Amino acid sequence: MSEHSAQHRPHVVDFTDATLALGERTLWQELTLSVHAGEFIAVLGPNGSGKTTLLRAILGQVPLTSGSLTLHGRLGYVPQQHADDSDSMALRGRDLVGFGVDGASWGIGWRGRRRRVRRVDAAIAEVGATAYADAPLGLLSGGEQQRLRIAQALTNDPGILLCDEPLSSLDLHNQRLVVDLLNARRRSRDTAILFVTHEINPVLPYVDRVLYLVDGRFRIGTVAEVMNSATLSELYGSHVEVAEVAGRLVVIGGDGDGDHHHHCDEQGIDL
Ligand SMILES: Nc1ncnc2c1ncn2[C@@H]1O[C@H](COP(=O)(O)OP(=O)(O)OP(=O)(O)O)[C@@H](O)[C@H]1O
Repeated sequence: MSEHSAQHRPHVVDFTDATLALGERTLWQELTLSVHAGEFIAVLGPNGSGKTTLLRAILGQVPLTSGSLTLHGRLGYVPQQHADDSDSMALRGRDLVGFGVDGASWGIGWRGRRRRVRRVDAAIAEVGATAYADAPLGLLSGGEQQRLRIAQALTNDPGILLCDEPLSSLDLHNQRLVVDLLNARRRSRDTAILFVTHEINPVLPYVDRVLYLVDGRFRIGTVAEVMNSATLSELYGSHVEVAEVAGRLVVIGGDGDGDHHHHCDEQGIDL
């Protein structure tokens, strides 16, 4: 983080004593968090801990149970990738990106359409997808599709990008491309990034802070503050071991969340 010196930057999102309960379950309680412009926050936690719901709360799709959430600026959203997204042969990459542009704000008629096309072209160029933007989505690789999804989120010129597991189903090469792309955007435009992920290692060099959710509890802090055995053991309420292996974090343990940690283990040693 350091060079970003986030504390002095404007806020893009403020949670104050925010609690979200769905039915009987409290996903998080009394969350106070200000996301600063240009900040990269990784949102971690086992399955069902409320990571996606946190993004949905920011998007205004789920109301808080109590507390407040204030947005300052526009949102960009890169949703979780679904296997059947790639079915489409009728939809071109360019069409997908165009969905991100709110037609009404560009006016109608030729001039409005031209501005809209320029906006879409600029977003496609920003993610390096110009060469394949006119191909049917169904013919594109997962990595290419993911870059177009990011382009869609950028058409709105967001102050914060909400990314829901944008690396899942990408190989290591494409993971790097996508992470570099997001990082370049925050460097060039001070766009904050809230990055939901099961696997911190691909983004580890860029993460300013971690928000770790477990079973209604959470910790917020730098990687060093949160990703250590003492803090995660306390958060999980069971023994968790965090080890650094060749610059990567390996998390072992965690209450009944074998998948998550198995995944971390795998990724921890395959590089
Ligand atoms: N509208 C809803 N009504 C009731 N329960 C819901 C609703 N939306 C989500 N949930 C539940 O809230 C919990 C948190 O879901 P969420 O998708 O936010 O978790 P997550 O941390 O993103 O999980 P994963 O890592 O599996 O994607 C889950 O148990 C889910 O079933």
